[in-house]
Amino acid sequence: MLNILMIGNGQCGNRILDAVNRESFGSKSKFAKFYSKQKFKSNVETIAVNTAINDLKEMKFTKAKDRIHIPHLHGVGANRNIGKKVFEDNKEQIMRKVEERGRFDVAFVITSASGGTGSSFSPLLVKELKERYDYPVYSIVVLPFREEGTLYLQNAAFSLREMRESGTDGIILADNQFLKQMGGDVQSAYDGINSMIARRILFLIDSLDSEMMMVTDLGDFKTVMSGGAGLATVGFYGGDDGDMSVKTSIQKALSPPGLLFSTDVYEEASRAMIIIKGDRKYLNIDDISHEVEKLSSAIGHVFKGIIIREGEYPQVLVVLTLESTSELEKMYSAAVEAINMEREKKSRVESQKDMDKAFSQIEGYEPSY
Ligand SMILES: Nc1nc2c(ncn2[C@@H]2O[C@H](COP(=O)(O)OP(=O)(O)OP(=O)(O)O)[C@@H](O)[C@H]2O)c(=O)[nH]1
Repeated sequence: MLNILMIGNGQCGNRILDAVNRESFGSKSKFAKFYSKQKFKSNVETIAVNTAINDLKEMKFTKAKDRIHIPHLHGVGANRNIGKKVFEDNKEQIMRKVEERGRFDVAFVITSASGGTGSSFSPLLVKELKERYDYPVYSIVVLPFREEGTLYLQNAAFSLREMRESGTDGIILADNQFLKQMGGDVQSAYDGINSMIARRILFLIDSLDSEMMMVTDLGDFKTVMSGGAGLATVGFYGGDDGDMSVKTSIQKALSPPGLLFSTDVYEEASRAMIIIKGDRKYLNIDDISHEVEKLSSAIGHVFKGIIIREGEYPQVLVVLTLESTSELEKMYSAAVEAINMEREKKSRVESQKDMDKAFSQIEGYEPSY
């Protein structure tokens, strides 16, 4: 049995963690957390951290003891310099909570790249975890909608770089911009994206701790995640409304609607792990081998795991590390433009000392009516 730690930082991290708990308690009822047992075979401990109390209160499926409030007004307002300072001032409190939970085999830290709290806490937290413990720590980082503005874009660029330098064992990217194809209003888009991410995490955890027909385990996952440029994404397809064909399911898990981040897997991936679950009668070995070979001949090594689940349609999860990513290059160019725009604005504001001159003209005067 694996001991797994999952920490969600900031509003986005909290909400995804809550979606993980909702899926894992297997009930849409908010009371499920009080009386049901998690669906996990593994021992999964969840911790939500936030500076904004309202974001923590909003969580419906995460126990109160799993929520840590670090008081700082109502969040840090997308200011990462403040966020980093608040983390340093409260680091020991957070690390004590982690220590109390015992020993782990693996940890996941979930955050958005672009807000203030999560994006500044997470790289520092990963660094602390890596210094104090010897288990692998993976980060799940959500990129912003590109139209959310200059501050979020520059935050995303810097926090992702800091995350790579934090000592994390790999970064799994999910991109709001790419996933917005789900449509609907913002709240339902968030809910949809969060559920997509949560389901993939749960499937991964479940399979790392399963007895498979063909085995992939935590060791294989580590090897996959250590490949490429330290960045990865995850694809998934299948389930009740999926397809009976395992071939189609693998292809769909590898195609844009199945992925959390925009990439051409045959061009940009570096290593992969494919986990296939379902009833024996759907899992045609020739079809599986054909699809896996197609991928491995394009990218190199592909680990393969098969889990037999009676009566279930095929479900396919793919973890892919990326060698390069044209989408991130585009995001970084946009971030540079955003930084320049903010700089120009700042220097314009400074040159608006003229405004002071204008005000000084009425010095000593009172309105006269
Ligand atoms: N996928 C997804 N993205 C979200 C969600 N909530 C916020 N975001 C994204 O997260 C980014 C903002 O980060 P937050 O997590 O809200 O910020 P925070 O870490 O709480 O930091 P502050 O509020 O600035 O203290 C934006 O790019 C949002 O689009 C969510 O529930 N799901």
